[in-house]
Amino acid sequence: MSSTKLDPAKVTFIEDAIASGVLLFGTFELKSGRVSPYFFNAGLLHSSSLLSSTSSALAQLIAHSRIPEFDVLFGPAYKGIPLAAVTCVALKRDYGRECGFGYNRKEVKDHGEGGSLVGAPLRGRIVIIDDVLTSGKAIREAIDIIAQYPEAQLVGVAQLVDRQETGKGASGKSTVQEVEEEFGIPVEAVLTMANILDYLREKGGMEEELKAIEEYDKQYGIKK
Ligand SMILES: O=P(O)(O)OC[C@H]1O[C@H](OP(=O)(O)OP(=O)(O)O)[C@H](O)[C@@H]1O
Repeated sequence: MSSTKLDPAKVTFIEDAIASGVLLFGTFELKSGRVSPYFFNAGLLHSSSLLSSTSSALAQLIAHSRIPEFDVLFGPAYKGIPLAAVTCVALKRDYGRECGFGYNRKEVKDHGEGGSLVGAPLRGRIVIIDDVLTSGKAIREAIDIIAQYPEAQLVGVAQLVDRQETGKGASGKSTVQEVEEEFGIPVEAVLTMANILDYLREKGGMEEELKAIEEYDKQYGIKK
């Protein structure tokens, strides 16, 4: 077995995700029309232990990646909201780091406190947190919201999974690479397709799944 540089925390995260059906191997048709041999369903991160390991992994990512110091974690509705909340807690718990937590509503509220933003005001350095960037539509909407606040500056994006696939454009770049270049910010992920491949190679015993993902990567993967 060849040794990989895969972080033990990532191995734990992958194994928890497989055990809970969050990371699946098989045949899945994506929004892009591509037929993928694997699928990550963040909607299934709904137990105490999964939320706990997810928040630890995201906090570790933020603390040890290219994402700079920041003031507010912004979670776009809907799936970004719990991810931002639990990560805000984990940053304090694991790293003693204080930050604000905020999110948007998909529909503007016209009574009570009103408006479409909840939580920390969008002021200072902002990091967006979400499950995945696919076409980039959701992240661009979140970036547009932040741009409406003159005192807010987007400094990074954290996501759970980077599929490292080419986008629809002819550039051969992924959505992540396009967003990084266009906005001049780092977009980091807890897991990449390369990590999943490394894991399957190291673990062994899942040769069919490994072969299918290698083929998919050859066809749609970005240059790594
Ligand atoms: O890059 P994209 O093509 O926009 O796809 C990725 C987005 O799609 C999903 O959210 P969705 O907008 O479906 O809302 P949800 O969080 O309410 O599921 C997902 O949570 C990402 O935010």
